[in-house]
Amino acid sequence: MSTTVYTLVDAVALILLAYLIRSYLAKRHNLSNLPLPPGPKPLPILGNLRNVPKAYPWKVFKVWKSLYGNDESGDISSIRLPGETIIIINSARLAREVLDKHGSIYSDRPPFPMFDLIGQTDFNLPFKRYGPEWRAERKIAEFALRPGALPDYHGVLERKACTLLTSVLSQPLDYPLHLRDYSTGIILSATYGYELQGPEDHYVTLADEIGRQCVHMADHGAVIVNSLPFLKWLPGWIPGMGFQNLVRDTKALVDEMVHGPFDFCKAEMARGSSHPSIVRKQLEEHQNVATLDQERAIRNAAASMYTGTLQTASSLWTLLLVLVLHPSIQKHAQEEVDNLCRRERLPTVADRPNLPYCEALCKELLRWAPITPLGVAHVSTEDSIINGYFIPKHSQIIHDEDIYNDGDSFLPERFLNSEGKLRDEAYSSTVFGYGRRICPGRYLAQLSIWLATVSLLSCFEASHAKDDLGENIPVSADYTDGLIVHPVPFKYALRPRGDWAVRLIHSIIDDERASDA
Ligand code: HEM
Repeated sequence: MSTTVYTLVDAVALILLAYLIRSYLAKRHNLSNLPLPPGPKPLPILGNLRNVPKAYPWKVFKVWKSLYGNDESGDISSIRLPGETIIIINSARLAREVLDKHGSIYSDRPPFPMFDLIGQTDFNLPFKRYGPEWRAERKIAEFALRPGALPDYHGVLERKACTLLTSVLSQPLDYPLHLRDYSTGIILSATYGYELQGPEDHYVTLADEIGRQCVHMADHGAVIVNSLPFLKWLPGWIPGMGFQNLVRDTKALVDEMVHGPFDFCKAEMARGSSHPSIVRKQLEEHQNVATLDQERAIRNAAASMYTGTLQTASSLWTLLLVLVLHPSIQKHAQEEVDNLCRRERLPTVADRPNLPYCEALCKELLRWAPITPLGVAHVSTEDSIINGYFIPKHSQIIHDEDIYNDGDSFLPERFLNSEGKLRDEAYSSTVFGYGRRICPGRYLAQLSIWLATVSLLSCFEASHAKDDLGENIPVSADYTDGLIVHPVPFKYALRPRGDWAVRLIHSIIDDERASDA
């Protein structure tokens, strides 16, 4: 009797399995009968290897949009490389439709073998594969950086904005370095309760050094590991594998980045002298029950925030470029700040709703010169269809868009209505990415950029540097290439707007000294 039942159950299970396999294959067959999105003609085996842009890929993708575009399908193109398909979505509307609404299948990341080598993919959220570890760490970052948590950081932001002004006053030509200190200083203080130990702080230069080492590694051939991942197992003494030594050094720096400030925070907590911070709050919440996994998740989420500082500094570098190139925009923004603060005080976070032109200027900064022009690729975890095209599982989906009329012009007004108020629209641009992977630091980033912008505008005047004949030195408005870009260094002048501005900045220094005493 029981044998009959088993046989029956086995038979039903087999039929069910056969049915599932058949419908999977049929689905796959039906889907893969659809064409891939249009794109340059691939060669056998090599695919579109020769079409992959070597520099500034987003410029090439714009050309493809016009080449392969007809109506709806102009929003999407593709290239095929050995073993992978890359889908380029050229419209913000379609990117939102796909990546925001179907996050369950478009939220993985591609492998980053070179980053594996130096331990970046172990901890750094933007490069982590979609899965439980990413989810746990993302939850911590999202919670710490949600809009409701921002007031916790207002004090830090306003202090760092004052430091930025005093630094620019004393060394205006080191503006890019001051931006780096401003953005990293905010994150280190908010995340770990760590205060920079003067200029050239160890943890600020550490982040810089890692960036430099990565470029160095790429120059020494480590990027080849992205195409031939097995090379990472070969020892450094084999000819051509010399980059392994650089890898070892960079990995040590990355380890320090992940553990150094975290251990600092824990040590301060143990001494009872820690400042309020994201890490302290998280550790306190898990006190007594923090497992090693939880502690690791907190450490990784915190280190991911630490690495998110470059972008903020880059936007503020664009600010200087824009102010030099567009004196009328600078004047308009300064008038708005002066009307509110009467040249008697510095703007504070509380002033944000009352400075709409400055807010629009900051939105335009992010739109006009996106810091991560192609974002970070999302990877599909299932076969799917977009706009009637087949998107194979494991495709890399990148996004490049231009949703604005006259997109090359710098026009803060595009974000304002006819009454000069901010237009009521969701965050206009897509600079912060999409769906489940959208940048969790976006609210803090926008507030940091806004506060630095209004503080600088209230006290300084930016203009062209002059040559020996008193003529303006031209500014090119070129950008570097890469995952995160910034303006190519240019000559500028940055002066206090008058004696009153110098007095205002000195009065902050005096206030700070008095509160320290
Ligand atoms: C102007 C400044 C910034 C820009 C333009 C920016 C942009 C981006 C973009 C495009 C992504 C990828 C989104 C996607 O895959 O769809 C991202 C991810 C991320 N950003 Fe930002 N970011 C900025 C500042 C920050 C700051 C200040 C922090 C931390 C405090 C931060 C933390 C992160 C993290 C942790 C991720 C990874 C998210 C994930 O993969 O789940 N970012 N950011």
